[in-house]
Amino acid sequence: MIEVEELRVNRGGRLVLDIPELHVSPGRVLGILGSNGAGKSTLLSAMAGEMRPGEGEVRFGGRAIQSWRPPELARHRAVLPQVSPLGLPLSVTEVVALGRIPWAGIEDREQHWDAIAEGLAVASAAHLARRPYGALSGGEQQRVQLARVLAQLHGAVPRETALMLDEPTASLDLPHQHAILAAARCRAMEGAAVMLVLHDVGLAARYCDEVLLLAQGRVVAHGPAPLVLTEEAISRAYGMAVRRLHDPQGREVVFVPA
Ligand SMILES: Nc1ncnc2c1ncn2[C@@H]1O[C@H](COP(=O)(O)OP(=O)(O)OP(=O)(O)O)[C@@H](O)[C@H]1O
Repeated sequence: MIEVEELRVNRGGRLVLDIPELHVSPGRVLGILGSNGAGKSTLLSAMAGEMRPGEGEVRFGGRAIQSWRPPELARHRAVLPQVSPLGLPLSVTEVVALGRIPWAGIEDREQHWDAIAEGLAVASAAHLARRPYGALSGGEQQRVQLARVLAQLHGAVPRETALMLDEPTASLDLPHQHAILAAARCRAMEGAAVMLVLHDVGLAARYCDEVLLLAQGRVVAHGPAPLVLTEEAISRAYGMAVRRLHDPQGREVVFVPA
């Protein structure tokens, strides 16, 4: 679905990302983890085709991502940015409807409203539909942005889509963190390639099939989540000695300072 080769990104005259190779397959959830400034958002942006890297290539669905026409790309991959500033006095429904702009002229009225209703329901935001977006709390706004992103992919063939979420749980309470990540996993079960930038290592252990661990723009470890989320790799990536605690089944994992 998405392939990255020899990707290098320079920002402010500095190499901030150097990824020799990365593949994200349909139906898989990739967690991208690492310390502040490690290059996680830059990688997501490059994989989304939002920026042209200095060197290397990103292929989406077998084609160079830069060769996709923007509306066509937007019907296949949706991105939740880390911050979603909105300077317009829109209602929640209007914000979610922004996700349907790439479908203008293709969808009928029923599909349009189905997509919005489904996005709002999955993001637990249906009860907010008539509220002004600007009057919502940070976590409520985050869920509405998620609804917009989910609505954007409604109607696409799941195996041809990618869902890219940059810190989707950042302002969410505990139940909503799990609800949103479970929804992302559901999309993967339907066939989508899912990428999650996360800071919570425990959530990554629970919801991601694979983890890419970055430090200073370089790969510290990449592979199946249980193999990557080790004390040694986490300590190296974050520059802090940690100890791994887990439940008897080894499913729930938490890292604490050693
Ligand atoms: N426009 C820019 N000009 C110069 N440097 C930049 C620019 N944008 C990002 N950078 C630098 O690129 C590096 C990677 O940034 P990026 O936002 O990808 O990090 P991140 O891993 O997502 O961090 P965080 O966890 O804090 O969100 C950082 O060192 C950042 O300062």
